[in-house]
Amino acid sequence: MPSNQTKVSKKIIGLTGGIGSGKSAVANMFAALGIELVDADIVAREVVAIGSPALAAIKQYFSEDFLNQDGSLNRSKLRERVFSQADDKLWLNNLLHPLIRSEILAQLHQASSPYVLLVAPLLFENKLNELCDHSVLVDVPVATQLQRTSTRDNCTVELVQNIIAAQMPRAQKQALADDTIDNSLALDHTKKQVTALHQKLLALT
Ligand SMILES: CC(C)(COP(=O)(O)OP(=O)(O)OC[C@H]1O[C@@H](n2cnc3c(N)ncnc32)[C@H](O)[C@@H]1O)[C@@H](O)C(=O)NCCC(=O)NCCS
Ligand SMILES: Nc1ncnc2c1ncn2[C@@H]1O[C@H](COP(=O)(O)OP(=O)(O)OP(=O)(O)O)[C@@H](O)[C@H]1O
Repeated sequence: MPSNQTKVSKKIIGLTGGIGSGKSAVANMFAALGIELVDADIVAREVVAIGSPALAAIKQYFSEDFLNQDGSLNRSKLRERVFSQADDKLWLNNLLHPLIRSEILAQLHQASSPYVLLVAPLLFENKLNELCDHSVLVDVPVATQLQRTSTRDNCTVELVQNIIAAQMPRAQKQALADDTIDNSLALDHTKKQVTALHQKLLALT
């Protein structure tokens, strides 16, 4: 079996949470503790890099209007489109998700810290949790997701609502996760939870 299809032997901890829940903020705290990260959002950018077959397929399906002048993907234009047109989102997901999964596996194989964190907004939706030994949810109320994301991305609350509607509901993720980090308060409150969870995860390895 090719190495990118085999289960990874080191402990994989899945870190998930809806858009704007604070996955990147929490992941950076684990990185500061020496834990290596594989980030599905970064992988999703790598698989559509200039010159990639996936970018050529997107250009053919959506038209060259969805590329920037330098030939890179116009992400905000594609985001507006796929989160208002369900069939186009399905097409994009079908193209990208197998590529993202395969690249995630390749990167997980290369990690060497005591455990590795797989940061993925769609961990449960795309069954990436099956690659993991343990899952952690970064949890905030939906109102906080809406407020933080629309401020960060300077986009409308309606667009963020559409993206949230395309993700698994909060209660379902709470039920599936092995551990939860509450990121609704100040970051120092979050940091204390990360420090305690890191000790627990080290004990699992
Ligand atoms: C539509 C795209 C081009 C918009 O790019 P943009 O730079 O604006 O957003 P970015 O990639 O940083 O994603 C931001 C957040 O949107 C949410 N999101 C992204 N894609 C999806 C999706 N297909 N379904 C539900 N939520 C999604 C996630 O919470 C993610 O963290 C991009 O999100 C994309 O290529 N999505 C398809 C790939 C995918 O599913 N990525 C998620 C990682 S598995
Ligand atoms: N505890 C907090 N208090 C205040 N602001 C926060 C907190 N945690 C994160 N933020 C801010 O909220 C926004 C969303 O956080 P972050 O980018 O880490 O979320 P994310 O889950 O990685 O988002 P995405 O799913 O879009 O990739 C950012 O602007 C971040 O600086």
